Amino acid sequence: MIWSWWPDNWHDRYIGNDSVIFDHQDHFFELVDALSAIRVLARLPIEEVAEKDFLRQSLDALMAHQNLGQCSIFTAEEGLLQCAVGAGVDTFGGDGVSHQAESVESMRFVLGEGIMGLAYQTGQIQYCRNCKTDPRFKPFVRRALFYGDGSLLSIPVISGEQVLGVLNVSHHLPEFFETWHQHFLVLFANTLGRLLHLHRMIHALGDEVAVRTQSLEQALEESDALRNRYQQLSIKDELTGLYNRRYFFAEGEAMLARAVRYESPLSLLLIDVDHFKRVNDTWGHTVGDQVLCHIADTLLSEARTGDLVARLGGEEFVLILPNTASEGLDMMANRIQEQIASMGFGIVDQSIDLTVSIGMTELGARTSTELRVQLEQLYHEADLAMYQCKLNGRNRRMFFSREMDQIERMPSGV
Ligand SMILES: Nc1nc2c(ncn2[C@@H]2O[C@H](COP(=O)(O)OP(=O)(O)OP(=O)(O)O)[C@@H](O)[C@H]2O)c(=O)[nH]1
Repeated sequence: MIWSWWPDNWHDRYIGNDSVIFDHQDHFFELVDALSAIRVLARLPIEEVAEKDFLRQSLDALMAHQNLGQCSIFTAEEGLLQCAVGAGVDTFGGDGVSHQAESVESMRFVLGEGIMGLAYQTGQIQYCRNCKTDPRFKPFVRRALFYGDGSLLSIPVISGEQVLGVLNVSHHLPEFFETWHQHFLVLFANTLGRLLHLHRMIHALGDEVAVRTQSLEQALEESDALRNRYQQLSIKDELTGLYNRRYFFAEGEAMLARAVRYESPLSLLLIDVDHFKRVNDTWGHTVGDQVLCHIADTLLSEARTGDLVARLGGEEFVLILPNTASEGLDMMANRIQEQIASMGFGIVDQSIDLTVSIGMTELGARTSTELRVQLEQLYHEADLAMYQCKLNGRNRRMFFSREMDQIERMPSGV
């Protein structure tokens, strides 16, 4: 579509039949200035500034290239024409009184009211040749704008069929404005209307993008939190917060690989609570759960950084201690036993006696077999040792020995 600044009926619409087409020769320099104002207007960085600043800069461009005296732009908001920006209006009228900028900013006109309201309502330029005698002119109550017998041009700021506001240009002399002023100002107001519309579209789009970006970020945060939660759930035991069986075997393999590579010692403890069924049977499952958490906390408090503490299920816990050989392992197991036995578990005014059986084994000189097999082997050995503890009366700790491999396993509850 070919777009033009000028509507088809521009001449009748804006100028009327009583006008005299401007004289190019008389106004050559003013015209050059006028075109400069439009060029500056067209180059304003509309993406970067707020609407008010854009309008202010537009008015500055107009004032800088035209000797117009007083200008303002009113925009339509909630059924009123409201002053968005004004330049020079506070000195207008020559009454010697300097009015505050606030009074300009607070000016409002009902749509259709006065010259400006008419320009807005009809979408056509309005020329008030003498504000004192023109019956259409409505003096502003505080006289900051359009005072005396000056002249006023109100030009609708249009984008397509929509009137966005009104550009007002006034002068203290009556009959001041010539036809070429009107041509130029209509062109300026039309350019302004297009840019204002564009500005609003760009910024509305920017706001929409900001809102969408924010909700997208929020959704991402939520899904991250959810993923973390599921990740935690997949590696942690929900009751005690210790690592679970799956993590134990995965991380245990990595610890084993490091120990094999650096030829450093590594030990494993398997801890089983003695007669835990009785706790449940006597105090109920909720207390049983609390006891399991209490034991988990005790194990964590005894473990060093780098140790792996996990709950394999039921009342069975496991620890992998890197850089620890049999002597250190025994000291650790002893500490755990003493801690659990001495503390017991307090409930109301009673204490539940707790003991544990601990099976122990170490990596020793083994270095070659497949890691998973090796970890399962270590676990198997500790389990056999722990079983021996149970056979031997519980509340004890034992190292794995080759002979244990020969003993046939009895059903639990021995
Ligand atoms: N409260 C609670 N009890 C559990 C949980 N997991 C397993 N148990 C119970 O733990 C008990 C384990 O009993 P057993 O395997 O017979 O072992 P025990 O009573 O500790 O006897 P020994 O190991 O031979 O000393 C069972 O009663 C299970 O129901 C749990 O998450 N919470």
